[in-house]
Amino acid sequence: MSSRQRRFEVDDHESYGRPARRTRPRTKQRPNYTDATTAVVVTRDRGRYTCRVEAGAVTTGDAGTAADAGARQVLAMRARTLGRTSVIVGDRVRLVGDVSGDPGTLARIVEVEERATVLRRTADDDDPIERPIVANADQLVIVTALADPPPRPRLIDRCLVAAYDADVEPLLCLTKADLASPDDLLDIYRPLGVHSVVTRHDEELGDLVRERLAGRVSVLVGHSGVGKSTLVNTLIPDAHRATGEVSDVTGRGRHTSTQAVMLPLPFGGWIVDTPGIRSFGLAHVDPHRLIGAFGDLDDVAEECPRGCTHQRTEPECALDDAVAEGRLDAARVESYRRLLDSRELRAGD
Ligand SMILES: Nc1nc2c(ncn2[C@@H]2O[C@H](COP(=O)(O)OP(=O)(O)OP(=O)(O)O)[C@@H](O)[C@H]2O)c(=O)[nH]1
Ligand SMILES: [Zn+2]
Repeated sequence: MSSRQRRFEVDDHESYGRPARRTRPRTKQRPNYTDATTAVVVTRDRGRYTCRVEAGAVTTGDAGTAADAGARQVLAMRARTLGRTSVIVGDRVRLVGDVSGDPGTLARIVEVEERATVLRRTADDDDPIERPIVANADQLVIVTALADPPPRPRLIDRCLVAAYDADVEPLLCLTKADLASPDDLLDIYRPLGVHSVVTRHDEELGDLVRERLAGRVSVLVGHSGVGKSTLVNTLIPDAHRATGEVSDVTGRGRHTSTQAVMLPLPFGGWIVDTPGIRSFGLAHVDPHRLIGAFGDLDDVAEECPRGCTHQRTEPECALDDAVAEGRLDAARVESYRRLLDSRELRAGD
């Protein structure tokens, strides 16, 4: 399948095969899609989707509207009527069939709600196709160790660009603060106004971490060994994410799974752990869209000549005038330009 076709497959929200209004009497052989239970896709594995039905999720049908009693996980497959619509972690879906979640049962996903946001996976040398990985995320948590492994600002920049491009708010999570000071890194990201939290495993998690995560869908991204699993286990004590398993000969680690998993937080909201995702392909990022994430720069850029990319090499970029006139902070413009440049680096840099 060409990448063009695949883009169509993942982006097409028009062809959901939304169920038509019922025009004939319903029979057992012809289930009606309005008789469905709402759920969230929390993980997928070879064509099987684990969906979480919340306590109080509404099931509508001929018998009226009923609220479910307790949260449960329901295994489901895609209904054939979904056609080419993709289903990814974070999708809000409607289920029919056996939605009891009992062992051995399999429900069907008949509808996928339009996605508010889509984060896409790295397009790298091994996998040139960008695939959507998480739907409806509000926040991208860029987990970076302050030491062991050392921080890689260029990688952070790439993640920031991916977040701004997807309209997902970034949060810098600096771990292992017992090993090194966060000050230098915080200085680098302060001009961009990126929110940050600092953690260390030998101290209680600060309230700020929970505050930033509560009630939102946060996707964790970070290289192996930065302390993601440690963080998830602290936030969700019964998550039991494998920690500290140093890579085997394949370099991938014994417990490394490539599937994103969405976990409910005990204080509300969700964490999406993405073990296989380390960075993002940025080839698709449009510089004119990126500046939209920085309102003050965007306002000034209206004075730029048509087609200005706002890079350092642009001779008449209004951002330079604004800095010279003291209307914009030079460090902020410089940081924004560094982000622009990071689009041209390889995904693994
Ligand atoms: N010194 C120090 N070590 C930490 C901290 N947090 C985690 N570690 C250690 O760092 C190692 C890696 O932590 P993990 O939580 O497994 O890291 P991960 O990002 O989940 O790594 P993968 O599972 O490979 O993706 C483990 O040995 C942890 O004990 C911290 O705050 N300080
Ligand atoms: Zn410009």
